[in-house]
Amino acid sequence: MADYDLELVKLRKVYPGGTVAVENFDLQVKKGEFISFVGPSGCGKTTTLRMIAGLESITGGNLLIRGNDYTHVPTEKRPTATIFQNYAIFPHMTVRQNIAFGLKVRKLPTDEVDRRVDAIIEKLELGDVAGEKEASLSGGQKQRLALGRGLVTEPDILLLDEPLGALDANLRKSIQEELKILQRELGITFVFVTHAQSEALSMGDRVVVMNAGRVEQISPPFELYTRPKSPFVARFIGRNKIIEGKLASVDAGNSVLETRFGKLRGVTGFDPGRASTGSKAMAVVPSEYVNILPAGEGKGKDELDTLRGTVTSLDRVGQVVHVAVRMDERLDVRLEVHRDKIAGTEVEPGRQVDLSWRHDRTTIVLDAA
Ligand SMILES: Nc1ncnc2c1ncn2[C@@H]1O[C@H](COP(=O)(O)OP(=O)(O)OP(=O)(O)O)[C@@H](O)[C@H]1O
Repeated sequence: MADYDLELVKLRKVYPGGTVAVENFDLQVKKGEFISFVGPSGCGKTTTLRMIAGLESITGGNLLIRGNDYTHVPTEKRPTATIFQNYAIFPHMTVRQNIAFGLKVRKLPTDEVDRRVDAIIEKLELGDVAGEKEASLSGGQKQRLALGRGLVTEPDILLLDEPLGALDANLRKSIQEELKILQRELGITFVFVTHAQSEALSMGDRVVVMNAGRVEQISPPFELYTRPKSPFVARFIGRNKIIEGKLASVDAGNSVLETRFGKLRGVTGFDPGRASTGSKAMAVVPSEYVNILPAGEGKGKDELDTLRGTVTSLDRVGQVVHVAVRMDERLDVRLEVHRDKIAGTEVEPGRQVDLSWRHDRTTIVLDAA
């Protein structure tokens, strides 16, 4: 029994024109894992998914499914199914015929086709529309039909390329939940491509962040959100406050950064062997961990790092208050705080305030530049 459902080993893709779309992509996926790929447009997410599906040739490296090498195996011989953003539903066929299609192509016996199609229709609650065609289906039903077409072939791995991109925001949310529940029930490995970070984080057991053809970080969502390992991830994921500086001390657990606001401490987010005192780095603090207090009230606790600034604007929206604080001409910090937290205090426009956070919430990230 192979340890992993899917292994990518130094996967590489160069398109005929010379574009290097994917470089040095390593990933190991356990059976039943939900993996999200996220990154800006053109970073290579779709190309990677298409290489796994066998829809795009692999220029270098290896692709293993359950321990077997599939690097150069054609798509129809791979134990994968792909769901595309446009669903690729046949408009002239009914829901039932659409689901059965992939099995008929594989020339399965009729009773086997019927049995599998019935089971999928029941599982995805498509019984009421089994005789309908695409034109009369809702967005959610089309999505489920597309899933049904993939699942009926009983793939080891389901590949989903922005499958919720065409849905409006409310439907998207509810289908995200349905999809996640279904995936857990089925125990099938999902690889899910999206450019929406909230979707990647809410659905994935682990998230792969890609940038310019390379993997930036592979982590579970909370770790990705709170412990970015690169400047790109710090800026792309979450709502981080970033302060640049130079390393004043480095060790495996914690580092100290010398910044224009003084020394800031944090958890070392890089291999300490790769850096030394004086290297460029940044302190990254998720906004959610930053507290705002009237000037002077934030000081004096050893576990806290504190910076002084001036409130430039304050907007109350229901229970939430949006506060903008100018630290200096290069850094404006925007925070959301609960109204009760600052009620009756001197946190008002024009006033000085202290922003403080526990230094173990900070990650010190090496600046590659
Ligand atoms: N068929 C192709 N021929 C040549 N270059 C291509 C081809 N398909 C994609 N590319 C290029 O490869 C790079 C990666 O593209 P890819 O579509 O994989 O990115 P993506 O992250 O999925 O982007 P998006 O979110 O916009 O779909 C881009 O520079 C793109 O222009």
